[in-house]
Amino acid sequence: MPQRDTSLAPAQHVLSVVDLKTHFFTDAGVIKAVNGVTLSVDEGETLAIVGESGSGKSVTGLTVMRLLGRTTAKVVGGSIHFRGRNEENTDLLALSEKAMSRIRGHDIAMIFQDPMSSLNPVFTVGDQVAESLRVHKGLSKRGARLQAIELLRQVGISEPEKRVDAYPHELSGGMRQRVMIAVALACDPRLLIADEPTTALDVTIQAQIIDLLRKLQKELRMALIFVTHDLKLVKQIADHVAVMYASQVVEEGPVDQVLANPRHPYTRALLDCIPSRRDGDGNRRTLKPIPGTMPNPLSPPDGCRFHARCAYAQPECVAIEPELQVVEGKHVTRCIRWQELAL
Ligand SMILES: Nc1ncnc2c1ncn2[C@@H]1O[C@H](COP(=O)(O)OP(=O)(O)OP(=O)(O)O)[C@@H](O)[C@H]1O
Ligand code: NI
Repeated sequence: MPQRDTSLAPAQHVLSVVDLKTHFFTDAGVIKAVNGVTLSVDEGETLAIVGESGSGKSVTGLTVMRLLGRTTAKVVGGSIHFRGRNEENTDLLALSEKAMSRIRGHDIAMIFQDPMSSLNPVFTVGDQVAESLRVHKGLSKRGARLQAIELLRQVGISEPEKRVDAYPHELSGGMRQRVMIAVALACDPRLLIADEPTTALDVTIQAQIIDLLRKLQKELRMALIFVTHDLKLVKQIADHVAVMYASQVVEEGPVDQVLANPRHPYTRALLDCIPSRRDGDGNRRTLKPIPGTMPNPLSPPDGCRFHARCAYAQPECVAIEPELQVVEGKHVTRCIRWQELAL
């Protein structure tokens, strides 16, 4: 039988989100938390989603996982497609809850900022990793325990033979986050969504966890979505970056291109918030917080969402809602002045 030639086939995305709209119908009004977001991530690739608090990063991840549950949240538009190991392309929004729960934690896993909220305090960490292995791989109790020890070793936990019997509260924050990563990896996911996994940790531990995620991602060829508000981490971990502002992606592209040549004033402003950034002359740029605040999610402004905080805004920025425009290749921006601005 002829082999299918995949070498010439265009890279198919592991996850493809198109024009996603997730809105919350609250008593106070409609919060359009995610409003027209398009993203994709390929095998072995890391996409960072970066933006200030409230920009819609977590709601994007939770919508993909379908973890918003029966709250006030509703997906009112767009599509989410996931390509599993059998190469089948699945429309996640069309799946039954039962089918989705098979995908969740099996093909797609998610880790959060606070591992204590995801780990169960009354079970040992070994039990929790082993449980994931038993459910997803059908291992025996003994086999799962042995593999749990190996996984704990793989995520950098020393003396895993002892730690396997520890309870979450007996471990440090960094160790707990490693356990969460082990639980996520126990089912060998094709896509891992990490939502600010290092925010609660001190800088040294944060760097270790970033290194670990990067190493595991390369070894396992996972697709990784890394949610953060910190552009420094984006440089360290990601291939692609999507900058979100007020429920939309305002700039996206390969990390090198976007960070070296930002074409949206908001990305420039985020870069100026990084303390150690140096300009071309090797001088330290002064740290500039972004003036103003995010628009009220209940009543976002007309035109460009960023215009009220933008030093370059003109009357047309208030009047016209900008579309994403191609800068070069895969680099896109939602600024109508991107060609003329020296950012
Ligand atoms: N359950 C909810 N009900 C109503 N509004 C919500 C709910 N969850 C989130 N929102 C709103 O949706 C918007 C996007 O929130 P989201 O949590 O995605 O932001 P974020 O970018 O992840 O921010 P952070 O960096 O603080 O985690 C915010 O305006 C938030 O208030
Ligand atoms: Ni968040």
